[in-house]
Amino acid sequence: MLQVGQLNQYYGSSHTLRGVSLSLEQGQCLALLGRNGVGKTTLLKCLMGVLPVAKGHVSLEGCDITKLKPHERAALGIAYVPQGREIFARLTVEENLMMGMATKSARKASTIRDEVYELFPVLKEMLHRRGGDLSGGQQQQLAIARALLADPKLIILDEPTEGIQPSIIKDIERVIRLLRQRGDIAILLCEQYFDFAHALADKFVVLSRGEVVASGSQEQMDHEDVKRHLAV
Ligand SMILES: Nc1ncnc2c1ncn2[C@@H]1O[C@H](COP(=O)(O)OP(=O)(O)OP(=O)(O)O)[C@@H](O)[C@H]1O
Repeated sequence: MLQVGQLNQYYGSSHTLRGVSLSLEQGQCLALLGRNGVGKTTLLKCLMGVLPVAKGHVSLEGCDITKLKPHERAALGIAYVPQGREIFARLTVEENLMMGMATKSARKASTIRDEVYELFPVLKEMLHRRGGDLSGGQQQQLAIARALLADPKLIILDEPTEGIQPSIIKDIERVIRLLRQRGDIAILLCEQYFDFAHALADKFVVLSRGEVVASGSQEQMDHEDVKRHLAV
């Protein structure tokens, strides 16, 4: 459903992505791995249309979206949970969630909302708290929940475990596993934490200095080889 072909991106004269290609099918989880600064976030921003690409193409369900704006990609079913979460700190949890449903009819929205409360019961308890008053882990859950409320075909998660306490990492892992089992959504999971990615991914791509240096199925995800690429 997602095809990325020979993507190149520059920040000024710095060549940040060098011919990156990958593909992802509905119901699959792809782990995008690599150490700090190799271009993972840049790639995700290019997929969401937040950054332009210099060369290459991105297609979703056979439709070329390379030149589309972020809101057009969102309307086609891509949801993006950025690194740092970017929730609205002054809005309540409920208002943050409603932002994710801006395009839904009231009836559909309430059904989706029930599903999200099942996935993240803690959010139901905190509906009237301000987003900025939640812990980092709860904010991450809120950001994922808000993205899911748009009912996406593809969800892009940029380092959801970064700075999060282990008990909430387990909750997030459980949610990603449930989404994968549902089979109607593709998951692009950017991670530095090998064990988390290994437990969830069907396939993986490792980036180093803007290039794909390893890729394959979960079974081919050789611990030592991949960890070598992740080690500082
Ligand atoms: N707006 C920008 N302008 C110029 N260079 C940038 C910009 N954003 C990122 N870079 C550089 O591009 C390279 C790739 O950055 P990117 O954030 O994509 O890496 P990353 O793999 O996501 O790392 P991290 O895990 O730290 O987020 C880095 O060298 C970074 O310093």
